[in-house]
Amino acid sequence: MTSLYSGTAVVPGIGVGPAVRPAPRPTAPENEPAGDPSATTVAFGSAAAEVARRLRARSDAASGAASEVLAATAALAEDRGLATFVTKHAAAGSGPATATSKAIDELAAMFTAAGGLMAERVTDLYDVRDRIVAELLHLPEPGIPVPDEPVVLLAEDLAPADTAGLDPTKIVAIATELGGSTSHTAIIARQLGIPCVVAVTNLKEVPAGGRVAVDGTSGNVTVDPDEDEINALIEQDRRSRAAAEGWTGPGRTSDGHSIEILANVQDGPGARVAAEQPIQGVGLFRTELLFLERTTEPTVDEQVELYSAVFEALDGKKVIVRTLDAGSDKPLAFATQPDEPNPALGVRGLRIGLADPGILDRQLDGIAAARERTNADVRVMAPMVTTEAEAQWFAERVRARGMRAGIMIETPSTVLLADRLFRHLDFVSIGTNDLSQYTFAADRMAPTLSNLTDPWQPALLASIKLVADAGRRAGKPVGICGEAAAHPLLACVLTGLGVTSLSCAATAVRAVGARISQVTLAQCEEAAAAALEATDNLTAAKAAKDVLQ
Ligand SMILES: C=C(OP(=O)(O)O)C(=O)O
Ligand SMILES: [Mg+2]
Repeated sequence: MTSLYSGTAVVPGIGVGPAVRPAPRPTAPENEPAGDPSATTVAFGSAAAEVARRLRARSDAASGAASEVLAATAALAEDRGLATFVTKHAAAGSGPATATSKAIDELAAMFTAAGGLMAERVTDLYDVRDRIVAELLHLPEPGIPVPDEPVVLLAEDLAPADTAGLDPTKIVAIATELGGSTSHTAIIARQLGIPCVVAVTNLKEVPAGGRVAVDGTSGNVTVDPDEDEINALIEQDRRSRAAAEGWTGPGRTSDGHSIEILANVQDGPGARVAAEQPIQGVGLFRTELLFLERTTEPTVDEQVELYSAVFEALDGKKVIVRTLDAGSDKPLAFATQPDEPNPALGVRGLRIGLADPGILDRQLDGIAAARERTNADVRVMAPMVTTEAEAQWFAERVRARGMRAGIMIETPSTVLLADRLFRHLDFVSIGTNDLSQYTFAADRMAPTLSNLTDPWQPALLASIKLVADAGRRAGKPVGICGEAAAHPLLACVLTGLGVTSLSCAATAVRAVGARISQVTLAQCEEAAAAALEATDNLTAAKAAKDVLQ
């Protein structure tokens, strides 16, 4: 019998197939019998070799960062220090699974004490432990299975290591119980172009094996779906995908109103991938993501290299660089204040530059030098600004280096001050992920509050309209670079609210551009007016859909 679950739709598209769930993590048996020490060592050796072989095969089949993560994890399984510790515990009488667990605990303590990059590998060590213990106990490999046929992945939530190397031809849709529209799962699914619904209530009731349809446009997860209804949705999805594939830009409505379609990037390789899409430039270059693993501040020369790689990839198209948004969910060891009780409301973004202007100045020097080297069209914006004086202070520093200056609108205070901020700035870009968090007093990572941080909330749309109106009065651009810009239907509403550019993950660009090209500006404005009048996020999305379909 058909049953329906619903959650927050984050990556549009439909995926149907048998449901699979990640295999649970094993635990070493409590009273594992002591074995012959040399047999224990041999059993460990062959289990570790098998785990490494599988990880290496997946690494060979993957590419880029995913391939590197998997290869590094494979190397840990065959680490000589690990084998030495296992031999020691085997000699002291532990059985193979127990010796493995104890050895990993010891190694993890050493990694933690070393700090920095070593400490960050502790999660991978535990992942290796679980895989070896499962192999020793003849249990299924933990984590996401590698299926032979296309499947729908259901999970409580997905860890970064789980998602490295996910194959979109095998995992045709994802639904999770936790997560919100800006959570890690949503971002990875969007990058991979896998239809995805998060924060699905009661998803744990859905067993593995049954046929499940995940609709990343409506947020519905249907168990044993009606075949006719699903075929109609699949056909609609096929048409949307065909339209997206055929879209070549630039961004404009069917009656010729221009709206720039830009990409969000975080490094040179990502920028090269983005540049293959029909984008008009980069609307958000998240520089802090280059330095998440650094314990010390990168030198200006290092920064010049990294920024130049992005600028060169864009080959003359505009790039909006965001200065370090360190702190809160993106701590940087060399910039973030330690032990803040409430980091989302703490010293993050521009506040770090205000406390230590040297960090900001060195970054601006690096951006300016990379711009000079590559002759790119570079503009610079600051994250987490709250006052007019801060905006002015930042703009002066950017302009002193010959570049155009803007800020992100991520706090309610900047919405209220939008007209005055344009006195000092050349542009603004609305970060809907944080603007939702701060407008609704709701943690953007909290799955239980994802209805409040849903960008369809009318109060968020009203804030966007206030800023877009201020931009129109000042004759200056207002972009959106939060996850809201990646949703094709919402993108039409944002166009109707009067923003001038939309910047999203490169994989979402075509679907957004194609959807906007199918509607007139008047339809976008009507949909925006209907959504603004709605009483909550769900009715806003429905009202817009009724106008636009
Ligand atoms: C784009 C944004 O910035 P980030 O997601 O990096 O905080 C945002 O807040 O919307
Ligand atoms: Mg933000």
